[in-house]
Parts: sequence; C-alpha cells; structure tokens
Amino acid sequence: MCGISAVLSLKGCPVPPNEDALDQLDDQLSKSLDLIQHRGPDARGKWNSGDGNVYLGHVRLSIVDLSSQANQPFHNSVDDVYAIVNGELYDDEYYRNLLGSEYDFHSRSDCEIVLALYRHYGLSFLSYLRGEFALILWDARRKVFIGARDRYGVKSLYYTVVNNRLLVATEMKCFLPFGWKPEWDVQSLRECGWLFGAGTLFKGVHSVAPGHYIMSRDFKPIQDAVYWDIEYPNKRTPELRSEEEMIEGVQTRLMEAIKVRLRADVPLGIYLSGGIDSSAVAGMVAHLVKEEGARLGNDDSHLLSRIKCFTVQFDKESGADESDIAQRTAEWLGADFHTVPVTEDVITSKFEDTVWHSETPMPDTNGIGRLAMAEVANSHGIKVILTGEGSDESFGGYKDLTHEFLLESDLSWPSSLSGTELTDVAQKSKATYSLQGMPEPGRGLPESTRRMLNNTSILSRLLIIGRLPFAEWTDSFTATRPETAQVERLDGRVREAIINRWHPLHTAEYLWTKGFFCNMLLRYLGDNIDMVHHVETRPPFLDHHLSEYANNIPPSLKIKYSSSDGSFTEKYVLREAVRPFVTDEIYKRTKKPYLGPTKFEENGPLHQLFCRLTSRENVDALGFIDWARTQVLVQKAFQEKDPWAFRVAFSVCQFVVLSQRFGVARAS
Ligand SMILES: Nc1ncnc2c1ncn2[C@@H]1O[C@H](COP(=O)(O)OP(=O)(O)OP(=O)(O)O)[C@@H](O)[C@H]1O
Ligand SMILES: NC(=O)CC[C@H](N)C(=O)O
Repeated sequence: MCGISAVLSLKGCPVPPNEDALDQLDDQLSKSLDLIQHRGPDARGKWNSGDGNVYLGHVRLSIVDLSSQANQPFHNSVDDVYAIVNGELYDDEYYRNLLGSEYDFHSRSDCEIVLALYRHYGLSFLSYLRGEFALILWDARRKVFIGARDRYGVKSLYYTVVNNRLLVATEMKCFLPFGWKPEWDVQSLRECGWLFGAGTLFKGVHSVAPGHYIMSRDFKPIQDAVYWDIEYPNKRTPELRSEEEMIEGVQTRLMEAIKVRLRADVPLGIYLSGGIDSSAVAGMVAHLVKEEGARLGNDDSHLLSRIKCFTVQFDKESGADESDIAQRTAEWLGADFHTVPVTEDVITSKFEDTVWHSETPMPDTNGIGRLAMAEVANSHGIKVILTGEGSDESFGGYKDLTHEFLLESDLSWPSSLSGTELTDVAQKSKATYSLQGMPEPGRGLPESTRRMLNNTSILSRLLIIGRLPFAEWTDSFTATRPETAQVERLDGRVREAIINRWHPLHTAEYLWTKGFFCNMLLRYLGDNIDMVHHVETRPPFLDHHLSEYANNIPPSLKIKYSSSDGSFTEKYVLREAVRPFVTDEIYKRTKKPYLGPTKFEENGPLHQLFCRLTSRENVDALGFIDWARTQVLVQKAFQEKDPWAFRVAFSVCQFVVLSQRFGVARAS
C-alpha cells in the first residue's frame, strides 16, 4: 500500500499568501510524508493549489504498473480533478474498457479509475470501487474535497483540524509536523470510543469510519456520510435456497475474490496459519495456478513451488504455535514454506516499533509476530501477500458467537433449533470468552442498554479490552457505561435493525466487525504493520461481493449444531465450500484464534522491558493510569503467569511507548 497526507485550509483562516508560509506548508507536508516513507519507498508525489488552500502528498509502493506514469497524485486536466489513492482497486480493467472513450487514462494503474469513475458517476463513484483503499479527491473547479475509506477499513484514514486546517492522512503521526499537539482523550479511553467508534486515543482526531466518506464543499467544515454498510436479512424471512446452493455460491465468490487479488506486477505470497481461512486461500491459489493457469503476481511459471507461504512460529511450549499444521498444509499443496521464529527476544526487540507503527495498543504479542513476518516476506522479495482475515466476521467463526446464536431460534431455516430445545442447548453450551482469565463481561449493564443490544453480549466482551488500571480521577468520565455510549453512537437505523430485524448472531457479527475488527485487528495485525516492511496485504474474505453473500446465509448454517453429539461447527458453509482445497486435518479443525504467548520468565528480557516502561515516571507521565495498580499487574503477569494481568500490563506499556514517541501531554 501507499501512504497519503493532505491538507485543506478551512475558511476563516486563509493562509497568508506569502512565499514563506507556502514554503512552510510544503515543508510540513514533506516531513509528514517522511514519517510514512516506509509505506511508499518507490516514489513520492506532491501537489498544491498554489494559494495555500490544498496540499496533497503521496508515497508509493508500486504494485500495478510500475512505471512513473502511475505515480500519484493523478490529475484529470479536463475537469481539473486530483486524486491520491492508497490501496488496490479490482475490476479496474473492466472500467478502463467501459470508460476509455470518455476519460483519457495516463497509466495502467488500478487507482486511476477513481478519476474516470468520478467523472462518470459523480459522488456515486464510491459504490463502484471494489477493493481495499483510502483516498482523497479534490475537485478544484467545484471546490469539493472528499476523503473516503474502504468498506471494512482495511486501509486507515484519520483526520483532525489544526490551526483551521483539515489534515487527513493514513497514519495519525503524519499530523505531527503540522503542529498537532497530541492529548489523550480520556473520555474516549474510558468509554472505549477508540475501540469501537470513529474516535481515537487522541482528542480531536477521528478515523473516517469504514464505508464512510468525509466531504467539504467550498472550504466549509467537513460532513461525514455513509456510502455502504453491512446488511443482514430479516430474521423472519424463510430462506429459499438449498444448503448446496449456498455452499456453491460461497465457493464461486471466494475463488473469484482470490483470483482478482492475484493480479500484481510484483511477487506475491501468502500468510499461512494452521486455520481454515488462510489454508483455504492457499488451496484456492494453488488451484488457480495449477488448473486455471493463473499468474501469481508477476510470476507466470504456474509452478506450485513458487507459492511462498510464511508462518509465525511461536515457542512450541507456549500452546500458541500453529507452524507444524501450516507446514503440513504447505507440503500437501507443494508450496514453498517459510517459518518466522518469534522468540521472547524478537518480541522484546520489536515491541515498541509495533505499537508506534500500528498506533493501536492491543494486548497481545501477535502483532509483533506479524511485524516479524513482514520483514521476512520482504527479504524474499515479496510485495503482495494474501491473508485470511475477515472470514470469521461474516461466516460465524468466533467461539463467542455461539452464545449469540443460541439467544433466538433461527426462523429463516426450517430445521434449526426451536423453543425449549434451544433453551436446553443454550444452558448446556459453555460459550465462554476465548481469552483465558478475562473478567466477566456485561455485569450491571442498564436494562435499556441490554434491550438496545437485544441481549447480545459481544460488545461487553470486546470492551473488556479497554479496561485499564485507570487513575481514580478518571472515574468522573464513567457516568455512562461504555456499552451504552457505543450503542448510542450507532446509526438509529442500525439500532432499529438490531431490535426488530436481525438475528442476534448477525447483530454480534455487526458489532464485532465495526469495532474490534476494524479498529484493532486490522490495525495491529494488518496494513500499518505489514507496510513497515513494504508488504501490501490483501484479504479476499473482505471482498464485498463475497461478504454480502455470506451475510445472507442463515445463522443455523453459519454455526451448525449437531444434536447427535451436542457439538457446534463454526463457519459450516465456508468449511464445506473450501473442503476440496484443504487437507482433512484443516477441514476438521476447530478455530483457534491467532494469539501470541502470554507467559514469560521473571527477569527475562520482556519482564525487564515491562519494568523499564512502567517506571513510576513513565506511568505518571500518562496521567490517566494508576502506577501502583500497574505494578501489581506486572508482578502477577510474570510471577504468577496470570494471562489477563499480562495483557493489561502489556497495554499499559504500549501506552507508555505511544506517549513517548508521539510526545503526548500528560492527561489531567
Ligand atoms: N501463525 C500465523 N502465521 C502466519 N499467518 C498467520 C498466523 N496466524 C494468522 N495468520 C494470518 O492472519 C489471518 C487471520 O487469522 P485467523 O486466525 O483469523 O484465520 P486463520 O488462522 O486462517 O483461520 P481460523 O479462523 O480458522 O483460525 C490468517 O488467515 C493468516 O493469513
Ligand atoms: N501501494 C499501493 O497502495 C498501491 C497503489 C497502486 N495500486 C499502485 O500500484 O501503485
């Protein structure tokens, strides 16, 4: 992926029209791009309107059309429209043919279709974009500024206002050279707005939410709007398709989503785990290469041994390692397999960089594994990687979802559990949260909030991640329960769907996808980390043609209950759809989330790092964390090997790193 940084002067504070001021802005833009230079080592492009009102900056990791013609910003000189795009747009050849007579393409870049589509469809161009992207478009004639982000938030896009200038960029650190003075948003921290909504850790900084765009006309303050949202069927409408039809429907769409993502003018590989999602991706890639003669990025040898798979290898004793299974999958496929050992030393040495780049404190060592993997992929010359994220979100993959599935009968599917049967099974099922040692979620939740959530508890479960050893004074921000604050933030139409139309399983999928998934998983285990080593990751499961289809599958076929042995099969339809492309071991394996180890020796390198980072001075400099409580957590983490204490202490250390690297003022 690339990186973008842009400035729009908002009316009321025009930039003094002198050369020095213009030069200063240009210099600030360069420094802003320097901070994300790793995202675009191949080219840098800047443009400004000459009057200090608009500045666009782009750093490029060349993927499609490696020539300088495809460098950005793009410009449509006929209409005087500019665009900078980070990401990959599929179906570009189709639009190139369709619109070639009315738009003069300058390159073969997939991203240039943004200008052609804008010319043809106006603001509705966003609905025609398929892929992972964040973009900025400036229509100079109409003085319209647009910032938009892909449907699931694979790519990030943040904005803030500093000195009456709107700053929009791929990463928040890009705002620093423009004089942004970061301050913790304690309310957002206490209400978990940074975890769930478009708020961030920092006051006044927002993300453009997935499927949203921001727009300013005539330099006025921006408006935020939705162009796409996740939708589910009415839970009372009977499903008329057969199980076989849906299995085939998923197979066809997944294969196509993978096929379009093989297109690149650079080498391409796969992040392979021991789970079914990435194994299915690898299996389908092998099928496309071998049986359909597909090119693997720029490699048209059609050799399976050219499919490079990378797997994180944690300490085998930790229980977190899946590399043996991944190796068996790779051998079965005949693919080229590489393990990436992630030892305590690796975790310790990459800890600080991982949180600085992801800008996301997430309590797990897994993101560090992801960073190490990108480094190895890069050393093998790989620039594009296919991954398996996004399958659990629409196919019912998480263990916790069983609880939500059992809240109501599935009226859309005739042979599903009903009435007393359901209550019985629900009581027997021990749908516990997958993170060991986690506190009980949702206790004391107001009844009205429970009703707004239609009794689903996924939000409470995920918001536990935001529970830190907060300093006592921050309790003044707790008048509203985080769950209440977050459900109130949803669009009223979504709340209506939750109480009237969606099955609780689908409500839970929605809340998960809009919160933890885009704000944490896709950041700490995604683009911002992968790009540190110039690796662009593409998740085919987030192709909206596939996910829209998956969202319409009845809950009882996502999580299938077997009355003979009382078991649940998660991702049932997907499992059947990919069966021909995976080993039997993978087909039968239940989901194990990608989580890193949490138990480390006392006085080892990681413990020493934690002790250094959680010094009284460092924790007090945060202002919102209690030092004494933090010490207890660090002790419990390393002496008692308490996994939950480890996770919370881990988060505090991440906040300390962010406070130091961003220069965040002490909260008070
Ligand atoms: N140990 C690992 N090594 C390499 N890549 C991994 C590893 N764990 C996860 N990934 C990457 O992250 C993606 C998301 O992980 P996730 O656990 O959701 O999926 P999965 O492991 O493929 O399948 P499942 O959901 O059945 O476990 C994977 O599909 C894979 O691309
Ligand atoms: N890295 C990117 O975001 C790639 C942008 C565009 N697809 C290119 O190939 O240049």
